[in-house]
Amino acid sequence: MSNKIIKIALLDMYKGEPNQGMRCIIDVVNRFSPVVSFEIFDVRVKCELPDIKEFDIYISTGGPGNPLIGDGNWDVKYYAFIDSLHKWNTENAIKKHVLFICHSFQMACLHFGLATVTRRNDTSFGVMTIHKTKEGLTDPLFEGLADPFYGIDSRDYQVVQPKLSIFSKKGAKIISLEKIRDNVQYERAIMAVRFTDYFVGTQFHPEADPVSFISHLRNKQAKEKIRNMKGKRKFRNMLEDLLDDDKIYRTNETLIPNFLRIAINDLMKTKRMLSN
Ligand SMILES: NC(=O)CC[C@H](N)C(=O)O
Repeated sequence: MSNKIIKIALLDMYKGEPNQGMRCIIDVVNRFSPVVSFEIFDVRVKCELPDIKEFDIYISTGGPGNPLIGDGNWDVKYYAFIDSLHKWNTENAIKKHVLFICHSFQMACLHFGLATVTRRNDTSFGVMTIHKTKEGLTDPLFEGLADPFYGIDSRDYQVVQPKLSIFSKKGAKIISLEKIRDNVQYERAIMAVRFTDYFVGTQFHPEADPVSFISHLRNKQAKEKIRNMKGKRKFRNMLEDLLDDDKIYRTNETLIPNFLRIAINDLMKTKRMLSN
């Protein structure tokens, strides 16, 4: 076991399926390697979860399938674990910081009773514009990102119909929304939530980098599916978006690094205070 000061647990929710998420998250986390170490927990296949006392920061990944359904084993343990992290933060000075991505974000919204999760009419996949809400404009998670900013989306489900009274009761905030869609019959889905000062989540993939996206499209079937869905012109525009410095590169360089920097600063400050 490494004795670096800050320990990160990566909660792998990919169910053993091939994905780009893990490599990208590890790549971002490694940028902080002088001060952090990490360990991976396979939640959905091996039902692994960390010892809460051992880790300071938790990144819970995206994953396949319906977020409303688990197997009655890993999902029950996962939710109980989220509850214990939440409880820990109400009782202890040194806080646990959690980032929920995509599948985990949907599960967290459900678990905290903040909104409904429904299946979309079609898959959302590609470079999307993400709009900050008023609360999002000042949220430190998005510092350094424009409004709108860009994110990689890859999902069949959506978080909608926020229960605003529960948001205000819990002090949670919607910090970003989907773009306004051409077809007004669709409501805008929630793209990020600040659950508490220490728990935050995004529907999109802030870890994604252009290489991961292109690797995904090397699979002929995946490429054809997306091209047919979007049409040739939109598909080409999306590939061009990938090359812009201020789109996916910017989000990759900004959002998770913000989350980690905020968490690390907070942890170092409290740990120092308590050791004095
Ligand atoms: N990339 C993801 O984590 C996808 C989340 C979820 N399985 C969905 O399809 O909406």
